[in-house]
Amino acid sequence: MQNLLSKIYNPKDLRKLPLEQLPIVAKELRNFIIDVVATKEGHLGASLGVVELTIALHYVFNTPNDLLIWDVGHQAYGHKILTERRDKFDTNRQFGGISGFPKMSESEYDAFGTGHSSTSISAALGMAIASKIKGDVAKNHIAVIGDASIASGMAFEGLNHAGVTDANLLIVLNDNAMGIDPSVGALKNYFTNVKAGKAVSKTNIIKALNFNYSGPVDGHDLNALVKELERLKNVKGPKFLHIITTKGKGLEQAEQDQVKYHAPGKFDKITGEILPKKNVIQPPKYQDVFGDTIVELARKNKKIVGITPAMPTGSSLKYMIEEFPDRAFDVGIAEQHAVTLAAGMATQGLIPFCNIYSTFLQRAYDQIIHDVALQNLPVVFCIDRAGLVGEDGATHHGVFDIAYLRSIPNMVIYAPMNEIDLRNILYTAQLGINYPLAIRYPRGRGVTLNWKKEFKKVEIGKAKTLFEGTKIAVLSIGTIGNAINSVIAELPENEVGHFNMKFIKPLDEKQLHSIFKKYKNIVTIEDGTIFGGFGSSILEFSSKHNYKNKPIKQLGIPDKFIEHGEMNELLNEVYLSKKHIKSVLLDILTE
Ligand SMILES: Cc1ncc(C[n+]2csc(CCOP(=O)(O)OP(=O)(O)O)c2C)c(N)n1
Ligand SMILES: CC(=O)[C@@H](O)[C@H](O)COP(=O)(O)O
Ligand SMILES: [Mg+2]
Repeated sequence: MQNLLSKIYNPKDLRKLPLEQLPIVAKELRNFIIDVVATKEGHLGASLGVVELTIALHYVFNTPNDLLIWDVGHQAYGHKILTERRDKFDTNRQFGGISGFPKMSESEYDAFGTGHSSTSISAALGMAIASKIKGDVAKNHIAVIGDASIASGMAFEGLNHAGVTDANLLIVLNDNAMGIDPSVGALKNYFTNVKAGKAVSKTNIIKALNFNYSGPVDGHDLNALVKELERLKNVKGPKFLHIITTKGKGLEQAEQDQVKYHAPGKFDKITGEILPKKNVIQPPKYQDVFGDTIVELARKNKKIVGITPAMPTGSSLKYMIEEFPDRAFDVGIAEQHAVTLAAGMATQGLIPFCNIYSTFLQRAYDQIIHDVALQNLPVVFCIDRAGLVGEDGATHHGVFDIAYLRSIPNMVIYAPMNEIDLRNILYTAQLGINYPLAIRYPRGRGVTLNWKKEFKKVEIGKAKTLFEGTKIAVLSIGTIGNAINSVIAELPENEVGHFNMKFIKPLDEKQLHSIFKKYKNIVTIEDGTIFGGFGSSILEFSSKHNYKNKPIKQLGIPDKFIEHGEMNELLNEVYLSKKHIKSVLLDILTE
């Protein structure tokens, strides 16, 4: 065992090694990633697939002076380990530890922060143009982008611009024919044909866009990669290198089951087997309540269609795709398209359930306003991963959706408190609505074992009194209401009332008037941003109706980006833990 990796603090050390030793570094780097991710969890398959590319890029280019951008960034573990973070890598994604994604504030080697896909080409082009303006003509600018991410509109906007510049830009397409799930779409078919060498020389899309195209190159062949990158380093203008890799390379199970090993959780580093979870019956994941219920409803209602932008497994829309392949669509990483596609379907009388993670829906904001809400189209937005999401951190927390949706006219916004609420609102949506409806629910599991009850229609805009009290009215929305219930159970009896407002918009004004007339103190609690969120809507209500001397205390996500960590650590950090909620309520009771 040579143990070369331990001698590499940063790429300067790597560059001192002879080319023949790089495969040894690759082996050690791969083992290092497997060792740590096996116990600390995280994104595995993507990083294993780019081990050789990572080494070759840092070997050939003069990072950090040359600027290297990792699209999405979930494949950058090898990059982090080779760039001064090997000793910290066991803190990856943990509270207070390094981020699971590249982050400018973390390292000078992270030229641009990523997490959401398809930004790398625009960012690298921006840097390349800046270098030209500054007269730094020798600087290289490299974007590494996956085959699923390059199919996104934003990546194409970057290609379209780059092709008419003389920017010193290298785009490396890491083609493994996979996103999280298998890649989809005509572009995927095109790349498959390129790889098979089928009649593409005359019609190469990338060449047609004015790039100096090379490839496909075996992305696990270090000699070939280094040779080609050395050549491209001396080619001026926009360049495009197409490499072929295997997601999960080097761990048999990860190569075989690439979807599961995208982010497998804990696994045995020797056998590669995913460690079994405790054998206890648990409530379902909210994503599965959605996935299961939409299939149940679609069996009876032929107007239902489902849409996911590249998250069929994560959203559980895959159940509908499996049973109704003609009515459920994975459209690739294309949130904007997904929303306007849903709008188009809605104009023709279909009932589209457009399932997008809260954080990724941010990308389709104009489509929500301009294509859906302005035309008052009945699109059902199923907004998964709403609220804090844990270890993915600041790029992925779904904490803005309440604030960014609440200001849009026509929009109805609902947050189920449990699985049964989620089922019932999905049922209600397909009975027929004449407005856009947003349903937001969190990552992870619910609270109910016996959740497949008979459907009940939800009354739009109606809150639910969970229990009355005498001194404080707690107004909550969504699943955080369950934690609040258990906190109130520990407080003096009958003093704190709890109202599950259910609808962020429209508010149940009748219920609010009766609450404001009865209670002296109001506390709002939500898992979204305090600024512009649900609590703000209660303040607006209070101000509009001139309720005086009613202190309203708002609990929610403060005005800062929340980093990564376990959910309980993050809830503590934002003062939304049960302990903190209890102390806020006790303080008011003892005032
Ligand atoms: C805008 C956006 N939508 C969805 C995602 C979720 N997501 C993360 S990785 C990924 C697949 C990326 O595939 P590819 O670019 O081919 O990289 P690979 O994992 O194959 O290396 C998806 C859909 C995201 N990060 N950003
Ligand atoms: C990198 C990325 O964006 C996804 O892999 C994301 O981490 C998935 O999140 P979930 O684990 O919540 O599905
Ligand atoms: Mg891919």
